[in-house]
This record gives sequence, C-alpha cells and structure tokens, in this order.
Amino acid sequence: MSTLSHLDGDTIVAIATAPGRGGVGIVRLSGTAARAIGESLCGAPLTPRHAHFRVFRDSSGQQLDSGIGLYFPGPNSFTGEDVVELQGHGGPVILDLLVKACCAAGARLARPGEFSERAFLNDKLDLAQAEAIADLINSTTEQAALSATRSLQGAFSREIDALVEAVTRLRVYVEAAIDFPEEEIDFLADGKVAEQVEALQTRLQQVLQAARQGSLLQEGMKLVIAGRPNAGKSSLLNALAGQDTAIVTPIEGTTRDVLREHIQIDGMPLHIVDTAGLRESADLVEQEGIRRAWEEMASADRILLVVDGSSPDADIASAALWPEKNQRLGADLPVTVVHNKADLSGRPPAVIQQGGDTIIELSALTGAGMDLLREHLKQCMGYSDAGGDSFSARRRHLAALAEAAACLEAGREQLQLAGAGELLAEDLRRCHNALGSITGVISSDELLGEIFSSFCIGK
Ligand SMILES: Nc1nc2c(c(=O)[nH]1)N(C=O)[C@@H](CNc1ccc(C(=O)N[C@@H](CCC(=O)O)C(=O)O)cc1)CN2
Ligand SMILES: Nc1nc2c(ncn2[C@@H]2O[C@H](COP(=O)(O)OP(=O)(O)OP(=O)(O)O)[C@@H](O)[C@H]2O)c(=O)[nH]1
Ligand SMILES: [Mg+2]
Repeated sequence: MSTLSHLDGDTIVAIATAPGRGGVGIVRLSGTAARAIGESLCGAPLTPRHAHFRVFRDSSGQQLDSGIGLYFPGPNSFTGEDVVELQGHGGPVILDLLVKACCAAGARLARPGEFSERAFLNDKLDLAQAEAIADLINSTTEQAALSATRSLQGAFSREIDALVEAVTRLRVYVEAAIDFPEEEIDFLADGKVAEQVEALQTRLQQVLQAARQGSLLQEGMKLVIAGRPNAGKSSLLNALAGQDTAIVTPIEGTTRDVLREHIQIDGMPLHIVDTAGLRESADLVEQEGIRRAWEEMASADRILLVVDGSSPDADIASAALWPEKNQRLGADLPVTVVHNKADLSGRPPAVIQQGGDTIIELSALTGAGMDLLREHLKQCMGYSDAGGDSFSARRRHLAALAEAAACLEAGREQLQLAGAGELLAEDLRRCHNALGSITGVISSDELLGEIFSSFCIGK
C-alpha cells in the first residue's frame, strides 16, 4: 500500500541544507512530536517563533553542537504541522549526529520531498507550487529561477484556477440544460454555449503558450550536432560552449563517443550533444558511436546538420544525409543545416531559407555567424528573453493542458455537429479533470509519489 497521500502520525527529520560543508547547517523536524524532540535536544522550552541560542545534547547529556533552536507551531509553518529547526554548524558529521539524536528521541528519517509533500497535503501549497520549489532549486539560469519563484508564489496556479472556474461555470450551465430537455434545444441553438467554449479555448491556448515558455526555461533545449566526419561538429560544440570541451583534429572519426555540454543562451538552458561523424565504418567502436548519434537525434528539439561548406559538394553532402535521416527518424524532424568553414568558402555569415530548409553559413573556427546561430536557436523554440512575467512549468503541465484543449475541441465539435449537450458535458468533465491534475485538486498516489520522490531529501 502506498503511504503517500495520507499523512501518518510520524514526526520526520532531515538535514535541510545542502550536503557538504557550510557556515550553518539546518536540521528540520515536522510532526506532532517535533516540539518535544526539539526541546529535549535544546534542554529547555522553545517559545514559538523565537530564536533561542542553545547547546544541543543527545539523551545521555552528551554535547553535540551549539546553535539556534526555532519552533513554528502548526498550522502556521512550512508544512502546516509543528516544525522545529536546529540551526547548527554546517558539517556533515555533526548534522548527522543531530539527526541521529532526533531519531533516538522519536523521529524518523524523512523521505525525499516529504516536507513539501506534507505542505501539499496540508493545503499550504498546491501541486504546481510544490513542483515549483523543486524547479527553483534545480534552476540553471537566473531567468529560470525567477520564473520558478513566480510559480511558487502562485502565478501559474492562478491561471489554472481561473480556467477551472470558467469550465465549472460552463459545466453547471450545460448540465442544468440537460436536466430540462424541453429547453435544451434552445439553449444549444442560441450559440451562447459555443461562444463560451471558444472563449475558453482561446484562453487555454494563451496559458499553454506561457507554460511552454515556462517549461523551456526549466528543461531547456536539446540540440544535437550531427553530420559527416570532419565537418566541424566538435569545433561547433566548442564555439558554442566557449571552451575546448571536445577534441578537434583534422583526422576523420575523431569523435567516437557522445559528448554533452550544458550552456545557456540569454537564459534559455541549452543541452548540446556532439556526436560521432556519420559514415560507413568497419570500426566497432565507431559503429557504436554512430548508432548512439542516431539515437540522440531521435530525441532532439533540434538537429544541427553540419556540413563542410568549403567542400565543393557541400550541398550534396547534406542532401545525401536526408534519405537516411528520413528513413531512420521520419521526415519531419527539426533540422537546421549548418554550412561550416565560411572562412574557407568565402561565403558571408547568413541565415538562408532554401526550399523549406534553413541553412546557416558560419565558421566555428573564427566565430563568424555564431550570433546568427544563437538567435536562430532561440527562435526555433519560440524563446523570448524579454518577458519578465513568465512562470515556470513542466512537461507534465503541458501534457495536461494539451489534454484539456483536446477535450474542449472534442466538445465543441459534438456541439456543432450533433448538437449533443450530453457529450459536451462529458468532454467538459474530462477537461476539468485534466486541469485539476495540474494543481493537484485531482491526483493519484502514483502521481504524487512520482513527483515528490524526485525531490531532494530534506525538501
Ligand atoms: N530557516 C528556513 N528558511 C527557509 C525555509 C525554511 O523552512 N526554514 N523555507 C522552506 O522551504 C523557505 C521559506 N519557505 C517558508 C514557507 C512558509 C513558512 C511558514 O512558516 N509559513 C507559515 C507562516 C507564514 C507567516 O508567518 O506569514 C504559514 O504559511 O502559515 C516558512 C518558510 C526558504 N527559507
Ligand atoms: N577553416 C576552418 N576549419 C575548421 C572549421 N571548423 C572546423 N575546422 C577544422 O576541421 C577539422 C575537423 O574539425 P572537427 O571539429 O574535429 O570535426 P568533426 O565534425 O567533429 O569531426 P569528427 O569528430 O571526426 O566527426 C579540424 O581540423 C578543424 O580545425 C572552420 O570553421 N573553419
Ligand atoms: Mg568531432
């Protein structure tokens, strides 16, 4: 049985600060016995919301550390339960000793994310806000962190709540009409319902657009660099990363393994993958590298197909890869062709549209045209670094919003084609559920387990 979505009576304890050494380290307790355990270590009563300087001792009276004891009575605490913090010196051994003493006094070790989970179960946060805590901690760019803070403050949840409210109103209206069949016909015919469904669709698309941006900020763009040996793929990785991560040589087949580098472009996290040059090879190691290259391409947000633009058959070289790509990965993968070595070809840096393809002329060696590439990558993902009001979101949220949008569209069609009020009502109910799964009004133990178990311990 899952223990997740139920609050047990346990008092939990964990180190709340990052592992390793630091000036100060915090041990946090939550639950009904938190106060008693905290007071036993502090050796004196803890006044609510007061900072007490104390010596922390175990049950045998052994001095462990000295520090600040804090007591937040529930429900006005982070978890909504009684919370005690022991703020000691930030060394891993001493903090572990404090945790052990708390366990000896009746606490148990917290599971990953259990503090946040309790905050969620006690209605201190909704699910999207709890996820924003983890996203804030894991943010890799300033923009990502600030957008996570906005979600934690409820910016995303308010958008969802507003959508839920509109769907609820519409459901009440539609279901009332179904209950009075004589009036149902008029009600469906007068176009007001269709109008409201469409207004809701527009609103939902706006939230989806903002959430896409928010999820991009958190998860970033995956860029796979692929192409023939010696085209300059590794040089391009190094140019983007601004450091010599990859080995570059004039020998074909230099890169055999998959190389990864994480950077950002104006706040958009970019996960770059450099791959082995694509060619027929008898070398087992190289074959495996090439197999992995195709595998990485399959999950790319964008593939940079790098071609040596200075070779006379540059276009043929890139064209030759198309049938193979289509065969392996399908026709509509997002590919941008890079004509590298512009310094040799003499062609000026440029972004060229040609028969549905985008071609970028650049030189990984001199850096000419790299700014065009960066702009292009942002554009591909619809990333705008201007927005100071974005909020963070996750793939999970995008999927739920897309599901809600699909339900609305199905409902609109039912109404239009069949004038079917009952089918519309059912689609609205499913739309409502999808939206509810974002803030966790509707959630399963499985989903909660999946979300909170990916948090760090002590969060
Ligand atoms: N020392 C310490 N710093 C911390 C945390 C913590 O748990 N301990 N946090 C942990 O994540 C974050 C702050 N988050 C918190 C959120 C709510 C409450 C809280 O006590 N809320 C009560 C009272 C609010 C009030 O007084 O206005 C409540 O919501 O009822 C505390 C911390 C970051 N800094
Ligand atoms: N002139 C010039 N030479 C370049 C440029 N980019 C790469 N090269 C050279 O081309 C050769 C191959 O570069 P790499 O970056 O190793 O090529 P690669 O595509 O990673 O090759 P493999 O790993 O073997 O598949 C090296 O000698 C680079 O210095 C460029 O923009 N201009
Ligand atoms: Mg290489």
